[in-house]
Amino acid sequence: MTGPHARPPEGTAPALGSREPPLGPLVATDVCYHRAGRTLLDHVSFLASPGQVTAVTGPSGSGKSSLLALLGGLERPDAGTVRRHPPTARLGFVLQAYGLANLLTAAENIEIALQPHLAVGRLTRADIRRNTGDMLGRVGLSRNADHLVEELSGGQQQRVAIARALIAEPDILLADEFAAELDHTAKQQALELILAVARRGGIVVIATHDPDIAERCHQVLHLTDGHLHP
Ligand SMILES: Nc1ncnc2c1ncn2[C@@H]1O[C@H](COP(=O)(O)OP(=O)(O)OP(=O)(O)O)[C@@H](O)[C@H]1O
Repeated sequence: MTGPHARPPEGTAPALGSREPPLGPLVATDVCYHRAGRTLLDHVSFLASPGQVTAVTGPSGSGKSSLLALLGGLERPDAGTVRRHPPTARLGFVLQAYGLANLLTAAENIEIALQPHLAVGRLTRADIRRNTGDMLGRVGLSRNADHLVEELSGGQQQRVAIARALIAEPDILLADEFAAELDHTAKQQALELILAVARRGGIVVIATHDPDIAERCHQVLHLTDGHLHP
């Protein structure tokens, strides 16, 4: 199968169109972030290059989720800068709390991520159904396509969240504890899919407590009380 609706072999160019202009590094410079009178991130600087997977590790409450939120533009730094090149780079999020719509099915939650492509005529409804079915298979949820999210286990919901982030072929994927509720097999399966984003030239930043995941990353950064250590 060829064309924009084909299942792209892992590590090949994205099917939803190539990046123009090409993806540059994700750069945080001297980022400071304060909430409720506390400093959550203190002069954090780092660079993630296309093709690279970065793990951000650190104890609970050290600021990992806050950093991902800033990298993805969900929050703004109080000082310092976060630069994505180009600013239009496609972002994908796997949020710690999943952020799924409980009263929609697994498939419908994933399809949402492709709606912008329907709006501009890049994909048809049939393409979206096919791509979603394919992605459900990749995360091991083929039999759960029509289940409401509220009927799924925590691990199944986590896989829906991963599928939703991946299906839109993000240039920059920010994944927060994406394997927290996954068993060993599902974790390995999800990790391979996430690493494939970088193999296709994307940037991946993962917040994780899991040493198995960190050891597969190109760069491991440690956060302690909002301070970043290489
Ligand atoms: N909006 C907010 N207002 C006040 N405090 C906040 C806010 N968001 C996060 N915090 C606090 O900032 C600190 C860092 O939180 P964050 O979620 O970034 O840590 P984390 O390293 O991701 O933790 P975990 O591993 O438990 O997910 C925590 O002490 C948290 O309570």
